[in-house]
Amino acid sequence: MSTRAEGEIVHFDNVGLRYSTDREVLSDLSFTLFPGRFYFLTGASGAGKTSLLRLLYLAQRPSRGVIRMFGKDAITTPRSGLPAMRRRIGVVFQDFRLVPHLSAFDNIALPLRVAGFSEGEIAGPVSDILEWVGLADRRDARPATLSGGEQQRIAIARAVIGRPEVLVADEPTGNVDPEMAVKLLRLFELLNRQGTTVVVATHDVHLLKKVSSPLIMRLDRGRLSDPTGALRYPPRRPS
Ligand SMILES: Nc1ncnc2c1ncn2[C@@H]1O[C@H](COP(=O)(O)OP(=O)(O)OP(=O)(O)O)[C@@H](O)[C@H]1O
Repeated sequence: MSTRAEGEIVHFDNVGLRYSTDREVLSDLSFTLFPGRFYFLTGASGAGKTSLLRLLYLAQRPSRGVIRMFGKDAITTPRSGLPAMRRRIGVVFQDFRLVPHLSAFDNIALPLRVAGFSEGEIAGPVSDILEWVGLADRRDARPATLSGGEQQRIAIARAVIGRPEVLVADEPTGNVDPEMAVKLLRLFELLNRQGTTVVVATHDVHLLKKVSSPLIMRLDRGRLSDPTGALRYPPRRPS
């Protein structure tokens, strides 16, 4: 039986994380993320943003507390059940993590191939998104021959191509110029309007200003605050 509360997609209850035996890098995190919303995660360098995102995309288990994803207890789910949960989450890593021996096209196509789509089904969407991120002419390029900003755009395209239920992005505009940052933000918003819950960690205050009424989660030395009421926000009622 599902334990999912109405409308919730992620729920943290009193979560803490320590990497070694010393201090916790995240403490007492209790919040709910609702489907179809767009959250920003802010905080100074070292505040714990990447660590919180790693918990969200199930790369890291907490040291204490409860995490529920898609209505399932992510901590007691056996290892064999995690890949299926992870496939519902698109991730843009801070260091991109593109596969070095694959072309830009093949990096983006990877999630669709893993999900079993045919080459005929893959070609159109991958070409479209290459166009969107302005890299249609670099489709055959290997990551090492791309600039940092180009690699970042490929990483974003790969994360969104499968229209994940949740998109988690760690500083996704850190290597692009302001114009491209806004364009990528619009891509996230488009995905969000199509139903994806988005969590973007960013230092970039200019990016936040491009959004009307952003929902902000703020980390300060591993503790979360809620300057815009993002974490108390009621679920959107179906219209
Ligand atoms: N694998 C690890 N082992 C030990 N400590 C770690 C590890 N990863 C992060 N930390 C520590 O945890 C704290 C939070 O780091 P984290 O990378 O989550 O912060 P951040 O807010 O994402 O920082 P930045 O904006 O600089 O990327 C820091 O003190 C960091 O040194």
